[in-house]
Amino acid sequence: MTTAGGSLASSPHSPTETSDSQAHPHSFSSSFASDRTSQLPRSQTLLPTIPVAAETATMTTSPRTILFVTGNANKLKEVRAILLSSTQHTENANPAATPSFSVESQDLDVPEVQGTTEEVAKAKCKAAAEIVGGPCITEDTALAFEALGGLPGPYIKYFLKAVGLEGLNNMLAGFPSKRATAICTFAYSAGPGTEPLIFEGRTEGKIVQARGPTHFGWDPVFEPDEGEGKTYAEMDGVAKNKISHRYRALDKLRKYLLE
Ligand SMILES: O=c1nc[nH]c2c1ncn2[C@H]1C[C@H](O)[C@@H](COP(=O)(O)OP(=O)(O)OP(=O)(O)O)O1
Ligand SMILES: [Mg+2]
Repeated sequence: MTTAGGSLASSPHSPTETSDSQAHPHSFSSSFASDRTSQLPRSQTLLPTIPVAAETATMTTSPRTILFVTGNANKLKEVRAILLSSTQHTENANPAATPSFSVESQDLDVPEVQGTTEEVAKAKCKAAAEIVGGPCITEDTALAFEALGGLPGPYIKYFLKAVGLEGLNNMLAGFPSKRATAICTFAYSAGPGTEPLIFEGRTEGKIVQARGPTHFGWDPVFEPDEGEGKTYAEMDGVAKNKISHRYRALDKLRKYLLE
């Protein structure tokens, strides 16, 4: 399965994608591009480099740069917030001694194959590493309905586009179970030709009628068990990032990169 181009400049008929791009105005400057990204075709949309915990960088070794290949501005925003808060709340009491990251991102139209969430994530990361010619991370988000044996799973983006938030509810109308699992899979490739490593995070919940702002994907219809009755969309960003599938996956990736 192939994405229909960069999500940040996607069709106005897609509320999900349109609101994603609203979260990230089209004001990206090529000055944000690294040496590596500036060598890539000009048609590729560049997202700004986001320094994480830059204030600690001067006291330690220079920050490690992670290239995050994604077309989704909301993912990038959450990754930045989670990494920043993990740095602030690290078990290490001395912030100056805390290793820091800088996250750089690039929107590439990477082929997304069919398969399990893990197969899809690995293939996407492999392809991205070939294109960028170096290390990178990618992220895949799946929403697995218990009643449907795990579907839509990694195909949630296409289901959401096709049937909308109400349609996701209607798909479960004939089933007693509304249970769903949000799954985030980060894949890290050390470079072209290397097998990507997988870091997965899961959050359990159920599918409900849409409640809350419609900024980000299926947030309004997913009520996590740990959300005190709120949907992801009704929770503030800090609360979501404490229990989210993305937080859990990124926590594993962060620990691996700091090893
Ligand atoms: O926390 C989330 N809360 C609500 N919705 C979410 C979340 N995270 C991803 N989503 C949506 C975006 C897309 O409709 C689908 C995942 O598809 P997925 O291919 O992983 O994302 P994408 O194509 O937008 O970005 P990328 O360029 O990183 O592949 O679920
Ligand atoms: Mg995608």
